[in-house]
Amino acid sequence: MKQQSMLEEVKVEEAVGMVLAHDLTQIIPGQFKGRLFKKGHVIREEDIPALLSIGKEHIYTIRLEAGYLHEDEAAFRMAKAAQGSQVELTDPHEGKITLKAAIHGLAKIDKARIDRVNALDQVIMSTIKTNTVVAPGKPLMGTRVIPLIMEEAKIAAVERIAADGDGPIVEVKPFRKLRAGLITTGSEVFKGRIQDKFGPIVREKLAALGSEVIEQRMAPDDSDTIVREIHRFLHEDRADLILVTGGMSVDPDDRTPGAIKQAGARVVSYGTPMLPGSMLLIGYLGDVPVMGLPGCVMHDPYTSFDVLLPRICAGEEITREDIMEMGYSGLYGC
Ligand SMILES: Nc1nc2c(c(=O)[nH]1)N[C@H]1C(S)=C(S)[C@@H](COP(=O)(O)OP(=O)(O)OC[C@H]3O[C@@H](n4cnc5c(N)ncnc54)[C@H](O)[C@@H]3O)O[C@H]1N2
Ligand code: MOO
Repeated sequence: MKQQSMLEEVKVEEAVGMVLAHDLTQIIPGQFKGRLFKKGHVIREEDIPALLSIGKEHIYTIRLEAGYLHEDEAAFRMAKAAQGSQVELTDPHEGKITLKAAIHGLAKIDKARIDRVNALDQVIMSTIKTNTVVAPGKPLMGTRVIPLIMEEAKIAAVERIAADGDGPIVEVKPFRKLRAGLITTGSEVFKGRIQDKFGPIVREKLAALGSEVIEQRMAPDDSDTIVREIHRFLHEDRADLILVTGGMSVDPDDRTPGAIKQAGARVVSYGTPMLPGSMLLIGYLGDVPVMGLPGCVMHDPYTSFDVLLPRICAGEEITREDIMEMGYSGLYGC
């Protein structure tokens, strides 16, 4: 097998661009004792005076043979291969680069390709979960190689995997500003027996993603009224999203799922394998999403609505498969 590198004694003036083979310590009596340069450091022109000042006229370096990369360069090539839109890279540090969100948006991370890269051994892509809402600066992925000197062939393999898919491995999708129509059902709210608690919460959740509730309309537990309000939001207000709250379970007065179907929606799923939020309905009227929101959205901080809303705001269409996949790791409470 070809030797990956060799230890070489070189004059410091000739060491620029070479890789330091071990840590170098500086001692200034009474003031400082510690590492001046770390093993693996690539020596720069400006390091020469500092090296000479600690009495080093010669140092051991590792010469990179053709076909081998320093850990920083290897990590950089991996990070570049994974980087999609609205993703920024940090500088390499100890062979690690972090990919960070450039905007507030929805992180999209391709698990299948991440798994293929991590199966290569000695190269690492460590990520957060796909479909996470991220703020600017939020770390999305760390890339690192394990040895100080890395075979280039392995990094080329990472690059081939990264190119073998639809779109990048990591990107952040921006949120669109959706105009949502909100219909609150429940005769107890409609008749003023209790005060509405759904409106403020739904408004807040939409606002947090840059969207808005254009109007909230109250409806009694009456299918025809709910259908009429859905059609008004769809045809008159041209809402981008229609949300119907309450009446989602099994009581005789729970009219919402029936009314959404009666309005002509193609129901993707009534019932979501996540707790809380299992009674949520999602469907489409043309390309306008319509959702039935169960009572728990009012009082539980994280439900199936919080999983699906960011994806809808990022312009994604929710499929039956998306719903199915929410069950695994979807148990939060209830
Ligand atoms: N036998 C079953 N019972 C329940 C089931 C089930 O599968 N089988 N599912 C439970 C789950 S999970 C949830 S979540 C709730 C779903 O509730 P609904 O969406 O049907 O909500 P409502 O019955 O309309 O109301 C529940 C509760 O909340 C009050 N409410 C409703 N809207 C408002 C509002 N806008 N402001 C303030 N308060 C509101 C309402 O008065 C009720 O007290 O069902 C479980 N049960
Ligand atoms: O839908 Mo309940 O929607 O699981 O708390």
